[in-house]
Amino acid sequence: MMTFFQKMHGLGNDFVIMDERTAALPLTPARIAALADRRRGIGCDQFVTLSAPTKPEASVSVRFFNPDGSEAGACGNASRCIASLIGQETAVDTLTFETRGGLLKASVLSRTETGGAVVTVDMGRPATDWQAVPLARETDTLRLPLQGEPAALSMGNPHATFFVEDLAEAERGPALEVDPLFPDRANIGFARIDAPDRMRLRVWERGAGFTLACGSGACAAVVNAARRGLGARRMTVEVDGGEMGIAWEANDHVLMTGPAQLAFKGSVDLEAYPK
Ligand SMILES: N[C@H](CCC[C@H](N)C(=O)O)C(=O)O
Repeated sequence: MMTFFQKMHGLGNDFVIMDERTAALPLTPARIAALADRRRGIGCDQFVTLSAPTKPEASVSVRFFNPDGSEAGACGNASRCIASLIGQETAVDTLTFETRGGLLKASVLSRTETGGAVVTVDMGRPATDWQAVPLARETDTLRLPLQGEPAALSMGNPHATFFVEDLAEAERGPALEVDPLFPDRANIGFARIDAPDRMRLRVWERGAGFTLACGSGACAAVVNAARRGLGARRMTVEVDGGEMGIAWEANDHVLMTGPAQLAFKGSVDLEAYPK
């Protein structure tokens, strides 16, 4: 039996989206990893499922899975894509959806005729306490005891941000992702501050590796820069795939604005993939 999917991306951070709102799909971590494989499957940075909301204010519940099958509590670029997709379905431009990291509110600011949109997502509040990140032991999350003294926080998923002059330092990402200080592993951001309102960012993502963009990573980097007095609370973040606008509001919520794009739709026989 064929299963419909939509392939979307936010600044080149790409997603396969499947809909379980009417019926659960036979998905397992192994099958998700096989579907996310760029040679043997459809290929994506994150695999996203939609299901019926459990909270009355939400229009949909969303889960995010990395190509290694692990689950993420947040995915900023995918959240913009989901807002665009559900907004198109329901002809509304503001909506709330449930994620493991909490309820997110989104607004579709504009749409193109070719499946594109510009979306703002309220990514909620950052959690800067060491247990929330989480870290393995009590630690000042403003300066972790690692070479380069990164700052760390959770946006619903764990992030460590290194402030660097040379982005070549991102080669440290793979080893840092699995550092024992991060019991759930971590997304590792490398940020170069180019102006008080502008940074260049590369992210080695937990369970996914380098991506062209990381929305929650951009949120984490702007909040961490402001916490360290290195940047303003409102910054343009330039990533490999383009630019996002991030604002850490006075109410502690982080707003992320950027594009969402439909790449293609398709269908796949899930039984052809290992369970
Ligand atoms: N690409 C996503 C981040 C995925 C995070 C995932 N790698 C994790 O395990 O937390 C974003 O735009 O926020």
